[in-house]
Amino acid sequence: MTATKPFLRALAGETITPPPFWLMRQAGRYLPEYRATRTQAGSFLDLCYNPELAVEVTLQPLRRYGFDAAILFSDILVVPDGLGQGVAFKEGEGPVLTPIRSARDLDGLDISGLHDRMAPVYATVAGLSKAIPATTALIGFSGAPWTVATYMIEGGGSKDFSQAKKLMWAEPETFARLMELLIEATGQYLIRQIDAGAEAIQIFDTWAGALPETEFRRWVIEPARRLVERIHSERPGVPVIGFPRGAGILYEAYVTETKVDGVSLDSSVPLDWAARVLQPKCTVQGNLDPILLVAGGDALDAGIDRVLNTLGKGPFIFNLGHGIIPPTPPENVARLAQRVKAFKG
Ligand SMILES: Cc1c2[nH]c(c1CCC(=O)O)Cc1[nH]c(c(CCC(=O)O)c1C)Cc1[nH]c(c(CCC(=O)O)c1C)Cc1[nH]c(c(C)c1CCC(=O)O)C2
Repeated sequence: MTATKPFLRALAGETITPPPFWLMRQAGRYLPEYRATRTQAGSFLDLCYNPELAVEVTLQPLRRYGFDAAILFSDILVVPDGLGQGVAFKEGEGPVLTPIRSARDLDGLDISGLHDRMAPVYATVAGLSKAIPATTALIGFSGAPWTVATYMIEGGGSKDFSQAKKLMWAEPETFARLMELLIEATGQYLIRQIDAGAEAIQIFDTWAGALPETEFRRWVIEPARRLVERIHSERPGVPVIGFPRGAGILYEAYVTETKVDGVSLDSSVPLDWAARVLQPKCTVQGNLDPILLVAGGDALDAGIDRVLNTLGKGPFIFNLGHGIIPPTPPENVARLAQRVKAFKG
């Protein structure tokens, strides 16, 4: 079937003016209605596993800003939770996990309970596919194996990924076993999201830029290539967007070798280079600095225009270079929405 939703048409390679747009972390704490629903849900994970409330928070930013895509409300760390690693989100601290540091720790993880634990996530996708407007596309997502592995090994966020890298280099067999488990679990999880109604997939490799080239090729590009290949062969027609944040010039190899349909650019990627080198190979998405949405005013307008004018001449989806942060004034997001929709090419 030929895509009719602007977001899906852009991912199929069409140039659309004005471009479709959505924003990473479009649902979240910058919205008062999100904070209210979040309080009602209890913990953040309770919200992720409550289909009715997860559908509601997914829809909240669509009502305000008319985005062309809805992204499933969940988190990349539900996968380790579903594999049996304890995951908690502590207020003001972020995620806390029982670290995986050895082959024995890894023995405690198990894929067999994954889909039962993820059932509410699939129910959220199914609910959303009925609830979103007819021209809005539904994005399912996961973390990429490397990024999810960093949280699993470190036991939470990290500045230098020293534990994850130490395991990768000092215990390569254990690390490879963890990555294989994540590649398989992530593949199954994404296929289930598609079967529940997700029309496109985004794979978030937030910490891709922390790896040297050799390891980037092996643990960022290769797992993404396998996931894209699996989705394309098992569920043909469902496009995949990759987000190898911080990849620098390796963005080019990532695009060529993984065969992603779209690539999400972080804010450091030079726009002219992206237009010349990446855009002929696949649809590009991005890359406004999310802090411009906090700053607002003329700087915000100029930043939006630069992205539109440079990438808007080819297959393009407007987005940020990373997620919206909590101090963002909602009126600045409205200003962005208005400006993107007014773009005439
Ligand atoms: C690394 C990562 C995570 N989660 C995610 C990533 C990859 C993208 C990125 O780099 O931002 C992805 C993610 N997390 C969330 C979404 C929902 C969909 C959307 O984009 O609107 C998505 C796609 C909700 C969330 N995920 C989280 C929140 C805030 C939780 C709350 O309500 O208290 C939301 C709305 C929590 C989270 N989740 C994660 C961390 C480190 C934190 C704590 C930091 C923080 O609080 O912002 C892990």
